[in-house]
Amino acid sequence: MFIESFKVESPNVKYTENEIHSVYDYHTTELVHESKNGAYQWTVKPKTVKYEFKTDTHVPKLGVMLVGWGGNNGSTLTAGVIANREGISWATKEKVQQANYFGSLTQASSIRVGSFNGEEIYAPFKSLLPMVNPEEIVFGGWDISDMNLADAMGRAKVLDIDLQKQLRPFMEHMVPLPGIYDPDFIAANQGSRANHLIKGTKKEQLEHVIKDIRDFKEKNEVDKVVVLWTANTERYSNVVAGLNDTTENLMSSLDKNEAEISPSTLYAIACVLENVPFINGSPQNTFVPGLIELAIKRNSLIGGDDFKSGQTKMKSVLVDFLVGAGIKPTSIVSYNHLGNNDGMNLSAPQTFRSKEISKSNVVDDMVASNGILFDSGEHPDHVVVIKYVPYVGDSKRAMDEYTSEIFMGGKNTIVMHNTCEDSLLAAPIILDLVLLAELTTRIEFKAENEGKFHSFHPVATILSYLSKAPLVPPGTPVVNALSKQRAMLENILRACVGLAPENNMILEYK
Ligand SMILES: NC(=O)c1ccc[n+]([C@@H]2O[C@H](COP(=O)([O-])OP(=O)(O)OC[C@H]3O[C@@H](n4cnc5c(N)ncnc54)[C@H](O)[C@@H]3O)[C@@H](O)[C@H]2O)c1
Ligand SMILES: O=P([O-])([O-])O[C@@H]1[C@@H](O)[C@H](O)[C@@H](O)[C@H](O)[C@@H]1O
Repeated sequence: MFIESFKVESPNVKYTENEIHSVYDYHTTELVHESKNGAYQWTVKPKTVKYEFKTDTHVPKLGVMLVGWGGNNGSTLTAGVIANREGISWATKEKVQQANYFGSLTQASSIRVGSFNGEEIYAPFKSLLPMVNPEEIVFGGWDISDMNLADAMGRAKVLDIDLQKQLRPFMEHMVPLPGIYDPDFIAANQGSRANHLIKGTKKEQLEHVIKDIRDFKEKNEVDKVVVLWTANTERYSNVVAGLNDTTENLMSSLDKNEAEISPSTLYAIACVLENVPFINGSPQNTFVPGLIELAIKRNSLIGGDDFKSGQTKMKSVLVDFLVGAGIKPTSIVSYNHLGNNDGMNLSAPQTFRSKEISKSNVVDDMVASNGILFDSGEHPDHVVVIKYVPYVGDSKRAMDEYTSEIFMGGKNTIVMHNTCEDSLLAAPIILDLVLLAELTTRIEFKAENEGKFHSFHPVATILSYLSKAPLVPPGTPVVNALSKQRAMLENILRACVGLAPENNMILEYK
C-alpha cells in the first residue's frame, strides 16, 4: 500500500516549529587486529554510538544556477520543471503525455515505512524530510552560447515538438549569463558556439561570477543558491605542487593568471568563496586539492563528479549483483555512441580521457569487497569506448558485454543494449542533486562524544548515489555500488526522523 505522508511518533523525535530533532542509536562495529597465542586474529566488536540530528524545517526559496544552462541537460531540466509546474500535457504519436518527474529519486521513488495488517506500507522518498518543491525553484545560469532557453531546447532535440511549442513562451525570455570560456580545456569543435563570454583575467572572471551570483540572488529574491556544472566535460587539470596543490598556491596562481586553472575550477572557487554549494556533473577534476582545502576551510559544500545516469548506473548494479552472488566478472566492455553536443565534445581525446576515468573506476569497490573471487590488486578487464555518431543525437546507445567465471570453470556472458536518452535520464538526476544538496545544508548533527552540533563534511559524500565518481573527503572509502549508495542516503534521512535503517529483515513475518 502507498501512503502520501506520515509523522513519526517516538520519544526520540521532537517536531518543533522550526526543526525536527531526533536522537538516534547508530549501530556499528569496532575491529581489533591483535596477536593472540602467537597468531593474529580479527575481533569484531558491535558498538552503539548515540547521535542527535537537527533538521531546519524552513524550506528556502531556492535559486539554481546551472553552468551550461543552454545545453541539452540544462534546457531539458528547465523545460521539464516548467511543464510539471504548468501541468502541461502534449500529444505524442502514442497518447497524450502528462509531465512527470520519472527518474528522480526524490520526486518519483518511495521508501518503506513498515507493515500494516500484513501489507507493506510505502511513502514518497521526499516525505522523509521537508524539501524544496522543484516548481518553486528559480533557474538561471551561464553559457558560452548566447542562445535563449527556448531555442536551446529546440537545438537539443530532446523533447516532443508539441511540448516544445507550449513551453516556448515560458522559456524564450530566459537567456544565460555569459560564461568563462577557455578553448584549452574543451574540444576545439566547441569554438563555434562560444559567442557569449566573460572577458578578462582569470581573477576578473572569478569576480564576475561572484557578482553574477549576488545579482541573481538579489534580483530573484531567493534565500539560497545552488550552482551545478552541467557544461562541457573539460580535460583534466594538471595538479602541480606550487600551482593548485594547496589553497594558498591556488589563490596565488589565480593572482598570476595561471593558464592551468580551468573554467570549472574558477566557477567552483567563486561558489566556495560565496558559501554557495557547487556540484560537478562532469568527470573532470574541477576539485583540485587546493580547492578541496578551501571548501573544507570555509565549510562550503562541494560534490560530484559526473552524473551517474545510464550505462555506468547499470554497471554499478550489475557488478554489485555478480560479485554479491559470488560470480567473478572477468571482462567488462562498455561501448556507447551518441550524437549530441556532449558526444561531439567527447570526441576529442583529452576530454574523452576525463570521461574514461570516471566510467572505469566504478567497479573498484565491488571488486575489492570479495577476496574469494579476486586476489589483491586483481581486476576485471575493463574497456570504455565512446563514439560520436551525429544521427542518433541525444539518444545514446550503450552496448555492454559482461563475461564472468561461474561454477567449475564455467563462463557466463551478459550482453546488454541500453538506449539511454541522455538528457531525459540526466535532468532528474540534476534535480535530485540540487534538492539534496540544499537539504543537507539544513541538517546538523553530533555524536555523544562531540560537544556541539555541526554540518556534514563539506565534501558531500551523501550525493554519491547520483555520481559516477563520488567525491569523498581525503581518506574516506569510495562506494560505487548503487544499492549501498541509495541505502546510505535513505538511512541517513531516516535517522533524521528517528527511523531505523531499512534492513529488510521483516522479522515480524519470519
Ligand atoms: N546523461 C547525460 O547527459 C550525462 C551524464 C553524465 C555526465 N554528463 C555531463 O553533463 C555535461 C552536460 O551534458 P549535455 O548533454 O547537457 O552537454 P551540452 O554540450 O548539450 O551542454 C553543455 C553546455 O555547456 C556550455 N558550456 C561549455 N563550457 C562552458 C563554460 N565554461 N561555461 C558555461 N557554459 C559552458 C555549452 O555551450 C553547452 O551549452 C557534460 O559534461 C556531460 O559529460 C551528462
Ligand atoms: O552515465 P553514463 O551513461 O555511464 O555515461 C554517459 C556516457 O556514456 C556518454 O557517452 C556521455 O555522453 C554522457 O555524458 C554520460 O557520461
